[in-house]
Amino acid sequence: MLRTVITGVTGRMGSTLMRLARSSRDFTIVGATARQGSPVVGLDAALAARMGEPLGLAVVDNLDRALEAGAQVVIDFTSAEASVAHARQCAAKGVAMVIGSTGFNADTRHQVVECARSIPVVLAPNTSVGVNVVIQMAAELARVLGQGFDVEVLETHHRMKKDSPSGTALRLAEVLAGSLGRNSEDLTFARRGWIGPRSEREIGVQALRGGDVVGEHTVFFFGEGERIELTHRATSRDQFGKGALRAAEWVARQRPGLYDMANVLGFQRT
Ligand SMILES: NC(=O)C1=CN([C@@H]2O[C@H](COP(=O)(O)OP(=O)(O)OC[C@H]3O[C@@H](n4cnc5c(N)ncnc54)[C@H](OP(=O)(O)O)[C@@H]3O)[C@@H](O)[C@H]2O)C=CC1
Ligand SMILES: O=C(O)C1=N[C@H](C(=O)O)C[C@H](O)C1
Repeated sequence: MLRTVITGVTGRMGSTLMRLARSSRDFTIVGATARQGSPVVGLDAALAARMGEPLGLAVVDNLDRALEAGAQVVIDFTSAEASVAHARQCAAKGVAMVIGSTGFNADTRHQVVECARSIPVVLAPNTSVGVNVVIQMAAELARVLGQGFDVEVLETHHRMKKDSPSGTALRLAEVLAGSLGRNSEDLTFARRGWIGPRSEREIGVQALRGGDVVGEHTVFFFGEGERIELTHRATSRDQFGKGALRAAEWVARQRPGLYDMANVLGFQRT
């Protein structure tokens, strides 16, 4: 059984992970955290995560304390800033990590890369197996279709999502740019006003927000007289959670380094 700490257990993903890990024979939850000052600190972790039967484990507000019970892996879906702080704590204690948080910038990502010198870290904006298959397919489609198609990425998420565009949309755009020989300067995040004709190199990335949408991503390849749409729709957070548990089992056996879901799933880079 993998000795696991889950951070941010009151969150949409934290509570999903608590439920899935608890019901798996392969995991034992040895620590659960919430933000400093959260009213659930000190409460039973099952209660904090809105589950039934108590776990007999109190929520703590400091990851160092949660790691005291000999954790092998931390699964962290909180925020980029919190994940960086958690990664430093894990690096100091030699504990592997799965980070599902999004909203990283160059600096916060670099700090995770530094921590991954001493511990294995899976950093994945989307842990669903289905989305990662779509990312692979999008890269391959772009490579095969070549330059004659206008490529756009559209994502839709619930009204509570804080970062935009989604980490998955950014990953899709990066992968598409890689396949098409383009770079970050070719990504277009908004259009407004007298913008003139679309340039051939652009990769558009647009975001919608509303209601309780779990997460939807479409890559459009607009051609002359035809178009291809590649869509993934998540209707439950369980697929993110199951993918994260799979990543946790995998990362606990790895050497220090920075990995993503393509590594976990054994995909060849296209
Ligand atoms: N990789 C993937 O497949 C997926 C990634 N995500 C990403 O995961 C992250 C979380 O998403 P979601 O669960 O919807 O968001 P929520 O806001 O529901 O959950 C985040 C949780 O983290 C807690 N938190 C924040 N800072 C800390 C801290 N320093 N220590 C402990 N807990 C902390 C929050 O507490 P409080 O409420 O008190 O602030 C909250 O409980 C986002 O970045 C999201 O984009 C989401 C779904 C799938
Ligand atoms: O915040 C969310 O909810 C999600 N975030 C991830 C992202 O930013 O890509 C993944 C998923 O689509 C849900």
